[in-house]
Amino acid sequence: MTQHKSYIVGNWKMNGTQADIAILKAIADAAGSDSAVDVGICPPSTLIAAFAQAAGGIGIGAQDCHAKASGAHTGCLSATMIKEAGASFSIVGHSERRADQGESDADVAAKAGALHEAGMGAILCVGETLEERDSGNAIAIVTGQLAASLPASTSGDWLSVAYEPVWAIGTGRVPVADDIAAMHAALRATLTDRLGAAGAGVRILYGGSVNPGNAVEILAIPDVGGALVGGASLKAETFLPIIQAAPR
Ligand SMILES: O=C[C@H](O)COP(=O)(O)O
Repeated sequence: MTQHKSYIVGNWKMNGTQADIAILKAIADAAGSDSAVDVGICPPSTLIAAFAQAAGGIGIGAQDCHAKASGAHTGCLSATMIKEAGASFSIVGHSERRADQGESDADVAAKAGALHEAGMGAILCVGETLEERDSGNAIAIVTGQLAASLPASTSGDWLSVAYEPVWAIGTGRVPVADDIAAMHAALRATLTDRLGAAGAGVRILYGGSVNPGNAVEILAIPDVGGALVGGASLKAETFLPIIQAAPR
């Protein structure tokens, strides 16, 4: 496995207004020059441009993009549009979009491909529901989801994967370390199977109820290359300790 810097990314989901640029600035002041960790924040699209202006060393990303470059898709934004606004990457396939907007694995693959085409990074999310975990088939289900959500492109440097068990998101529940390690190992095998040597360089993040109290333990699990953080990324006082917990 190729070693990379840890990657800690905040997903603000549908939270944040112009007044919250002060939070980004506090995070950037404290962690923007931390050369040992890559830090990103994905604000709502309305804040991408303002956040990109104030980001310091923090990478600014979007939470989604459309697969097409332009056209009659009311309310949607293309990869080149979010790039022009200041995003250097985007989340795709978050379970909230898979559930709320009915996005399929094929939709996610097309969106990831559009980001790659636009010269941007992607954080591709996968994860099982509680029912799927309880069925005992979580690894087969999630690796299948990843295989079907990967675009045809074979280079890996633009891609990260986030393993987010749906039942761990916003619940305070986290899988035991052995289960996270087993899932990340299986996802790594899927990546190298599909991408060859490039698959070894893809960072696999964990997401789901990461907080200052559990970040050290989670980030020390084998092949956890970082974290995708929701609620705890909304305030500097909870996001900064997670950044500081990253192995270096
Ligand atoms: O994208 C982030 C995840 O959905 C995790 O959210 P959470 O940290 O609030 O559980």
